[in-house]
Amino acid sequence: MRVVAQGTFDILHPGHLHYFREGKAMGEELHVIIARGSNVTHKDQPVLPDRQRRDMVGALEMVDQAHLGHTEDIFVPIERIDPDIILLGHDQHHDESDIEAALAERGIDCSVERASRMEPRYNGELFSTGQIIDRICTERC
Ligand SMILES: Cc1cc2nc3c(=O)[nH]c(=O)nc-3n(C[C@H](O)[C@H](O)[C@H](O)COP(=O)(O)O)c2cc1C
Ligand SMILES: Nc1ncnc2c1ncn2[C@@H]1O[C@H](COP(=O)(O)OP(=O)(O)OP(=O)(O)O)[C@@H](O)[C@H]1O
Repeated sequence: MRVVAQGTFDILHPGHLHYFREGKAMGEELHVIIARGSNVTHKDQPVLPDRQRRDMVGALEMVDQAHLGHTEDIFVPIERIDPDIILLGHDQHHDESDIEAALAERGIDCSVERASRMEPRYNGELFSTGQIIDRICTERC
């Protein structure tokens, strides 16, 4: 089974590791698609360049391959990877049924599932790139 996870992954944190571990446990191969900075429009643009984010995710032991996302069509990397499961992040804005419909239209046989959320375990632990950046600005700038 080949599983795909996707996201921005600007500054890595334990929530990302939880998402990747869950994806890897669902199959044998975990592929991660790194969103292009130009496509991150629903929140602040990533601080780090696309390739740096790809290289950091690709170095993790549970990730078999990290791929730069396509700039225009998010289904191009999916067609190339040909996964059995697309694992959406717990808070990703994408709708399961919209993705399933787009996959069916393209003849891609793949299920869409939703990952669980990991809660912070101790005081001060942060599971959000945006919140890490905010803390840096508050405490260091
Ligand atoms: C199945 C799937 C494939 C995706 N492929 C790409 C892609 O090729 N290029 C890209 O820039 N974003 C892609 N995305 C979108 C991002 O991964 C992501 O949802 C968004 O841009 C970043 O915000 P988020 O990490 O808060 O979800 C894909 C999303 C999904 C669900
Ligand atoms: N605490 C968490 N538990 C499980 N998955 C998480 C957690 N935090 C983030 N993820 C998942 O990691 C993926 C990538 O997250 P992304 O880098 O886009 O944003 P983020 O880390 O949530 O930060 P921000 O708050 O800035 O959006 C998303 O699919 C998200 O659901």
